[in-house]
Amino acid sequence: MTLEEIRKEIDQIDEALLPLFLKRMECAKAVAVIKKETGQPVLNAEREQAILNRIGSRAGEFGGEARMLYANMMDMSRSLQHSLLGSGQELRAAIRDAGVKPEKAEKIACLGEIGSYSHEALLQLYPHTFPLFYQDFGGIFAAVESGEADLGLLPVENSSAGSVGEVYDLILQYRYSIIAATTLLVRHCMASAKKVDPRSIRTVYSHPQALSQCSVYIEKNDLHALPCSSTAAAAQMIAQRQEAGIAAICSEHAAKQYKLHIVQNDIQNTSNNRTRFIVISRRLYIPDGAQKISLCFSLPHKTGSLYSVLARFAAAGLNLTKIESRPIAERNFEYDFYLDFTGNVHEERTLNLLCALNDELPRFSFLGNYTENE
Ligand SMILES: O=C(O)C(=O)C[C@]1(C(=O)O)C=C[C@@H](O)C=C1
Repeated sequence: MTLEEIRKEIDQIDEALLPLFLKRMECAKAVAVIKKETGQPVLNAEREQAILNRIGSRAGEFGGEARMLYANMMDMSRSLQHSLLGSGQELRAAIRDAGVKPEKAEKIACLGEIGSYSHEALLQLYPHTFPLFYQDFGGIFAAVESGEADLGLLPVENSSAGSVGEVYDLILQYRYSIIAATTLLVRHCMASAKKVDPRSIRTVYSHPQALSQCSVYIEKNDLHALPCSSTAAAAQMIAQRQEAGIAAICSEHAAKQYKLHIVQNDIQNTSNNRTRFIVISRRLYIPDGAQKISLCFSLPHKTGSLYSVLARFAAAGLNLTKIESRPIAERNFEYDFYLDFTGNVHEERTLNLLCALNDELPRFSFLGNYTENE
């Protein structure tokens, strides 16, 4: 057979498959009516397993592929049934009743001290707010929990260092709502107490993350690098000591705050050094024009279970922007998944998908739908 002839045959097969697929979806619709009348859940895992086993064993060398195809079809029929049955009433109500923004956002918890990058991100989002500073991420969540802070701001990811695992663990533990996000361009400078030639600096102090983000400059200039609890703490210490030959690696903002002189600007290894921050709240708020959705869930230890969830996003035309997996401490190699994707929950298809996943997946939480300053 020539290529054209084979393709012609493929077209004929596809034509023949389509009405059968549509007929199968109609059956799924009909089942939904019965499930509604009899109060049965959408998912019938036993029935699905029986179908997959039968198909898999009959498909010979393509057993795996056939199982995948049928598993996909059953995902689609479940999605259809969930939207017909209006699954996830509680989640629908929570989304419907969410406010647009907090009535009170006066005290916001963040990491470090005045002049820290978190402080800078906070000012970017809430210029007229009162920052409450904490020395660790757990303290920020605890402050939001106790009501000491109205909201909390946390770094979640850096373009060169990657995700902040500890923050994701806390997000999964507390499951507070995410109500905003922003990205800060992180530019480090070398700042000293007096205006000096950069070549006179022999020792630099900073947070280990900042030191590693400036490793090329440090090595090239043969500098002695010493760690500090934060970039702002380094700036404060340099201002207090007023010594020659030492400098802080910090933000321009921190240098100004502690009245230091910038001896060298932009010393980070990459010009595109960005950190992403989120804002957490105990209550759910969904601002107008929200374009980012976050959620988390865990998955049974089963072949293809993550694939099957991701296929549902693809079928709904949704674009995933982040996926993170974190081990569940009390279980052996079982994972919680955290997902970000572009979308708005007031879009019917998106809401239907969230409600379907809410019904089907263990430990599912919708975390929020918010705007993101890039
Ligand atoms: O048999 C059912 O209960 C159906 O809803 C149909 C179907 C399928 O597509 O085959 C869909 C969802 C269930 O989890 C099991 C099977």
